[in-house]
Amino acid sequence: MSVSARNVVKQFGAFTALDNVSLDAADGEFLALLGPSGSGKTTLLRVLAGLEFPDSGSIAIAGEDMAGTGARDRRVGFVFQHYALFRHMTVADNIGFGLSVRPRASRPAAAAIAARVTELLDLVQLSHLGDRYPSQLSGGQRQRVALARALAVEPRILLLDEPFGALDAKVRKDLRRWLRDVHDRMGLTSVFVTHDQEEALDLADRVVVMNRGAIEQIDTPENVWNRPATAFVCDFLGGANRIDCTAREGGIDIGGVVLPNTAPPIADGPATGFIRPHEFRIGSADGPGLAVTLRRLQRTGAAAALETALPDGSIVEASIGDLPPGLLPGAALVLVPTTVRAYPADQSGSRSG
Ligand SMILES: Nc1ncnc2c1ncn2[C@@H]1O[C@H](COP(=O)(O)OP(=O)(O)OP(=O)(O)O)[C@@H](O)[C@H]1O
Repeated sequence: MSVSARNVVKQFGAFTALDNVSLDAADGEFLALLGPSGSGKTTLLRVLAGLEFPDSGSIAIAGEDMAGTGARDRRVGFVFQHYALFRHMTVADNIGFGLSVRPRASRPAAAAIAARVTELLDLVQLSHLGDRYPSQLSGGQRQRVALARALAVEPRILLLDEPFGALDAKVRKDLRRWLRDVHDRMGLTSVFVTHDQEEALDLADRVVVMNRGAIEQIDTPENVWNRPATAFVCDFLGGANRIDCTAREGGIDIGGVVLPNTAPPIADGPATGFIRPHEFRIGSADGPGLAVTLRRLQRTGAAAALETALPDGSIVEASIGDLPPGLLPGAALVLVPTTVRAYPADQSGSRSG
């Protein structure tokens, strides 16, 4: 089922949490809402679910306007960061809960509920744990139960709010692959909130980058990464260094190195360049580039991680594959950028969150 938001505005008192937000998730699509804390991701998810109503604008599911339809009747499954499982119920009873509390007319027979629970336990790979209580499960297992419970009522849309936020990195990674697999196999339409860019880029068909209640870009993971539409997106993704530079005759001059701009073209003048750590090489001592002082060096990964400082003290992080041996903190280096995305200096905002 498709889901869409059209010009949605949501205010809490004088504060605008959603500022004219529009998006479409196509039937079967997996969207990730990505943005810093407070950017409006959860509010948008709650508006889609019918847990909040917009002040203006509209929500449609499968093309049908949802203005008069509350959360119960939207047939959306919701999974939160903190698994809201019932502690006094077994895993199986938790999963069957949504079906067993349906009005008598639409409630399946006990045997049908049990069969559905068995099917879902199997789907979330917890068949052997149906009789346990939530306190006897690991965090990852609990989130799988929460997902099974959300799926029990056969939702048309699955909404997930940082469902793996409280889990450690390895479990998180396994679970997100597994979630994507469940999404594909069941033909769901899913909207997933995260502030973790790696998670969003890894999981989603398209990523919705949010900032201060508005959408900065909706695009494929490849495009938000390689073709960020705004300075904010560029800054938020990829841990880029922000470096003052100058736009001149179609090129970008950074410390005497002139490169083509890989962001949309800008007018000549002062600019802010974004350069990711791996987009540097080491230049010759008296050649063009950024003259920096090495502050810290870590050689444990595939590439060496360098923390360096410009003469004004601002930090530049670089990741260099073939770093010469024998470098020590305090050494003078020249970093030569190999790629730059530059935006007009006055539009480059600051990193929030
Ligand atoms: N019920 C509410 N009353 C007042 N302000 C609210 C309410 N709910 C959210 N807000 C405010 O709206 C803004 C957006 O909140 P929201 O939870 O949507 O952000 P988020 O992007 O999901 O952040 P996080 O990643 O921290 O969960 C925040 O500034 C928050 O304080």
